[in-house]
Amino acid sequence: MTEEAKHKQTRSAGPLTYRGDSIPRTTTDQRLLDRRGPSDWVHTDPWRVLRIQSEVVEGFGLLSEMPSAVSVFGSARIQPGTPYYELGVQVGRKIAEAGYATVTGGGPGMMEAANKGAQEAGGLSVGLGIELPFEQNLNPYIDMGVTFRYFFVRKLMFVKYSQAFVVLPGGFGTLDELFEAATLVQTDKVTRFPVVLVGTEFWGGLEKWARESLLENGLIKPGDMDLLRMTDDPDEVVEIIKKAHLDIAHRENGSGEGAGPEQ
Ligand SMILES: C/C(=C\CNc1ncnc2c1ncn2[C@@H]1O[C@H](COP(=O)(O)O)[C@@H](O)[C@H]1O)CO
Repeated sequence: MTEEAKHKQTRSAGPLTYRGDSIPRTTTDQRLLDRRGPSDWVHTDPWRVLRIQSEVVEGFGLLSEMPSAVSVFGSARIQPGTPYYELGVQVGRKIAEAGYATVTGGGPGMMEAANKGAQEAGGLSVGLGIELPFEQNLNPYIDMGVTFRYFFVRKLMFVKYSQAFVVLPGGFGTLDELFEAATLVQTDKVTRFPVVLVGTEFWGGLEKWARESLLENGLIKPGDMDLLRMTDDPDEVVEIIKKAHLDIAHRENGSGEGAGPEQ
């Protein structure tokens, strides 16, 4: 082939057009079907992006038809039979009786307690599990469970598919979830979202520290403290959520219409 003819040759590959010497020797289909090379590419970032995307798509698909829901966070380590575990059961029960689905991280401890209360009260009990380096199954009180690979995708699901956060006593994981929720509300990223801390003795120290250190140093503004409500009473947890949803509905459409769970 003459140099001139070679330069006139063209190949389209999806949105790309190749000409002359740039034309690859093989087509995309040939590279897909013909060759079996090393598999390191499944551990590369472009591949991970696809996996993340599929996890988001799957999560949206599975959860988008869930009824109004409340996410409940709390320690993975608190044992059945303890007062905090019983408090978690009561909270799950009241959320279910109020007509909301109860969504937890699907693990043991306070997550299990809330799922147990919700299931025993006949509510929808949901677990958004997370793949961890050690073996772990979803707790046995879950009616609908999804296990995620990525913490941040799972967090998105909690926020997108629940209408309130309830935070029971817990450690780092729980604090992370609490402060993520507080930041989203503080920055108006979510606008219809009560956050309720359960356990005044447990959370009282944090509230005092926030007032004395954060507020007094001007690191948060006075109204920010009102974003977090605190109680010991499972009935009040639900009252706070229902009232917040009613207030939001009034703000948005001038009536209480659309507030609370679909019955
Ligand atoms: C440590 C143990 C199990 C861990 N299993 C978990 N399963 C599901 N979700 C979890 C788990 N651990 C943490 N989370 C999430 O963070 C919150 C609890 O964290 P904390 O540090 O225990 O407070 C919880 O709300 C979950 O969303 C032992 O069996």
